[in-house]
Amino acid sequence: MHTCTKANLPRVDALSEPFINRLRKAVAIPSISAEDERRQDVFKMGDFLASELEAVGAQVEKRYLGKQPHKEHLDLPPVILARYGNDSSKRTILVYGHYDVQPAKKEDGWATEPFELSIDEKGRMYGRGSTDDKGPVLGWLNVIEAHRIAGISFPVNLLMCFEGMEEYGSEGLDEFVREESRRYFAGIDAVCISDNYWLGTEKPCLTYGIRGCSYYSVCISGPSQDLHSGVFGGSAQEPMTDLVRVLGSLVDTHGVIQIPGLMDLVAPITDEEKAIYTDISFTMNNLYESLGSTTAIFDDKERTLMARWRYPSLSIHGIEGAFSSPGAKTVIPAKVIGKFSIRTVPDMEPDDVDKLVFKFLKDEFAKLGSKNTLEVSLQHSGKWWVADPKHWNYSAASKAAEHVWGVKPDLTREGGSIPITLTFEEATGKNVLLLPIGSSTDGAHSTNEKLDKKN
Ligand SMILES: C[C@H](N)C(=O)N[C@@H](Cc1c[nH]cn1)C(=O)O
Ligand SMILES: [Zn+2]
Ligand SMILES: [Zn+2]
Repeated sequence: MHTCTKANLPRVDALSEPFINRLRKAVAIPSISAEDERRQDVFKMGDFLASELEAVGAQVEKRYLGKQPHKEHLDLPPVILARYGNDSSKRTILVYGHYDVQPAKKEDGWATEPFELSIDEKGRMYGRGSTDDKGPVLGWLNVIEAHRIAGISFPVNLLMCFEGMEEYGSEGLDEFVREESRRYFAGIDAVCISDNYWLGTEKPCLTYGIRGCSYYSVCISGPSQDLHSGVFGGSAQEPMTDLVRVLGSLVDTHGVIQIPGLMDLVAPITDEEKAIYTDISFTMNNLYESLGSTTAIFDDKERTLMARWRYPSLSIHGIEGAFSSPGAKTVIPAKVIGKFSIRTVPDMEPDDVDKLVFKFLKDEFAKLGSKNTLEVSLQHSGKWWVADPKHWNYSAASKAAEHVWGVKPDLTREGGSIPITLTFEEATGKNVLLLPIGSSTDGAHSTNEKLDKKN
C-alpha cells in the first residue's frame, strides 16, 4: 500500500469526471423534504445514495423512521447508515450529512434549471444541493474511491449517517441518534460533519459553533373564503392587513429584534471573545461578494461576524395563502400564514424563546383590535452548539486542510443551523468537528446554488 502525499493530489483531479457525473445524477433527483409531493424523490435519492455507497465498497443499511409527526400520510425517508473499514488498530470517525434539499424553481430566478447540474467555464457547478449538502456527502464517497484507485490504505474506519429530513428540522433523527449511540455508533472516536461553508472563497475553515433555529408560523384567518376586494374591501376585516402589521413588528430594518426580553437571554461578550474577531480572515468585500450587493447592516467585519455567529437574528420567510404570482389579482385572501424564524445563540433556551415569541405576537395582535383570529405555532426548533476546538479532531483536520490547501484553516462559527450536531455530541460523548467544503459564494438555499470544482 502507498501513503497519502502531495504528489497524489493530481491523481484526485484526474478522477473529476466520474465524481462530477455522480453529483450530476444526485442533483437530478429533486429530493425536497419540505414538499409533500416530492417525498418519493427523497426516497429515490436515499436509494441512489445507498447503491453508490455499496458500489464504492461500503456496507449499507437503510433505517426507516416511521410516519412524519403531524403529517401522518407521509413516511419519513430512511437514514442511510454505512460502514467502510473495520480495523481495530484505526480510529473510527462518524460522518453525518443530508441528502434532502431546499425547494427550487427556475422561475425563482435561476439562470439554469435547478435540478440539472450545469458547469460554467470557471468550474462553478450550479444545481440545487450542489453545496448543501449533496456535494459534501458525495465527497465522502469520492475520498473512498480515490484511495481505492490509488491503492492507498484508508487511514480510519468510517461510519456514515446520512438523513433525508435536515431541511425540515431533522424530523425523527434525534431519537434515532440517541438509540444508535449505544449500538451502531458505539465505539466511534470522533464525529465530522460537512454541511456548512467557508467564510470566504480562498481559505479553508474549521467550524466549532453553530446557531440554533426556532421556526414559527402565524396564522390569521377571518372570512370563510377568499373575497373580491372591490365588493368587500372596506367592509371586511382583512387577515393580510393584520398579518403584515404583526410580522412587521417583530424586527426593524437594522435587524434589531423587537421582542421584549429576548436579548436578555443572550450570553454577554467577554474581552477574550472580542479579540477573536479581529484575527479572522474576512473582509467586508467577502460579504458584499456573497450578498451580490453592498446592502449590509454593519460596515465593519467585527460587528458583521458577531451578528452572524454570536447574536440572534430574526428573518421573515414568506406568507402561505398570499397572492404571489405576477399580474394584479384583486383578491382578499381569507387565511394567511406568515413564516419566520429566530437564529438562537448561547445561552438562549428554546422554551424561553417560545414563551416570549408567543406573548409578543398575542399582544401585538390584541393592539390591532381586529375581529380576525390569530394562531401561533412552533414548526420546529434546534438548539445552538459551541465546542472546544482544542481537541485532536480539530488538530488532525487542521493538518489535513493545510496539506491540501497550503494554508492553515481559520477557526470559525456558523450562522446557520445543523440541529443534530448537539445531539451527536451529547449522545456519543465524542468531539464533533464541522469541516466545511463549499465557499461563501455558493448560495446555499438561494437561487443559482453552486459548488466550485476546486472545493
Ligand atoms: C447549515 C446547513 N447547511 C443548513 O442549511 N441548515 C438549515 C437547517 C434548518 C433549520 N430549519 C430548517 N432547516 C438552516 O440553517 O436553515
Ligand atoms: Zn440547508
Ligand atoms: Zn445543509
